[in-house]
Amino acid sequence: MTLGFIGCGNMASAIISGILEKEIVKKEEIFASTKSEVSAQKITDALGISCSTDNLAVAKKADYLFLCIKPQFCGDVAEEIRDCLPDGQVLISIIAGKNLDWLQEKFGTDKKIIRTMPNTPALVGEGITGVCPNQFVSPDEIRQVLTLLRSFGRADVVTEPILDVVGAVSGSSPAFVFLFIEALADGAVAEGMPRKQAYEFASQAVLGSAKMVLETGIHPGALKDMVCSPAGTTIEGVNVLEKEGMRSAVMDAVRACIAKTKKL
Ligand SMILES: NC(=O)C1=CN([C@@H]2O[C@H](COP(=O)(O)OP(=O)(O)OC[C@H]3O[C@@H](n4cnc5c(N)ncnc54)[C@H](OP(=O)(O)O)[C@@H]3O)[C@@H](O)[C@H]2O)C=CC1
Ligand SMILES: O=C(O)[C@@H]1CCC=N1
Repeated sequence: MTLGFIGCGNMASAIISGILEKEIVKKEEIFASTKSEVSAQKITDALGISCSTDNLAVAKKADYLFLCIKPQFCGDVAEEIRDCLPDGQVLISIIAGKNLDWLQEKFGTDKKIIRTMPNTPALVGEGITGVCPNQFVSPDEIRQVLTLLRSFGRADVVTEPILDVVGAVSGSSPAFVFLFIEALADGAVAEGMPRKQAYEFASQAVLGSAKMVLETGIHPGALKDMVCSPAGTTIEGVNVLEKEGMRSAVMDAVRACIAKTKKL
């Protein structure tokens, strides 16, 4: 099974690293392309895969071809490669906002296409990816792609409208979490904790809290209540966050991402 990546930046690199980590596919079976020679060399050096600026060469030899360019460049890439794509190849798009109708119009109305929405924690094998195949992708091919995606985290099939929601709630949300971790650490630093140690304590607290939600099945609100001792310290902090509108700010952030996705 050969994998091709058109575009190999933050997200594609995380995916490839996750796949290589689990040895699902050998380095020799992964081919990537970038816009610039400088980026191509960096990827070759960093990941040990073949990376060039030749989109056509990558597109021709990939059983599964990941489209990992930014939305605004996808039209040009489609023009460049659409006529040389091998029959039977499965296109896997990670591109936010470009729906199956748009992709089929650009790459071929009968092309096998799977829209996906991954996230950068794929880099450490803790990603989660939404998956939405078109009607031409076979059940076996869907299973194959799910196996691939699950080599670097979780993956689930969703409907196309929900894929835009996935783009926000798990695709973009790592940026929100990184902001939160930074702010937690800043609070600790303000009170005398060394910054490196503050990042470690804040990050592990977020990691552990997330694992509690995923592995206990207990509602996050109930887990929050388990921390808030009556007349204790935590509830004072929760009160500040509620007064400052943290929940509505986060909800609005998710919805702003989705609104922007629909305009891409
Ligand atoms: N970052 C994330 O967390 C997520 C991103 N995505 C989606 O992934 C896609 C890529 O995002 P991201 O990885 O962040 O972007 P980056 O800017 O990190 O990477 C973009 C890559 O595309 C390459 N590129 C640009 N133009 C061309 C071209 N014409 N032919 C070949 N390669 C080209 C760039 O090469 P060069 O470096 O030489 O310019 C670079 O390797 C986007 O569509 C985004 O919506 C989806 C989920 C999460
Ligand atoms: O910010 C973006 O457009 C991409 C899509 C989801 C995460 N990053």
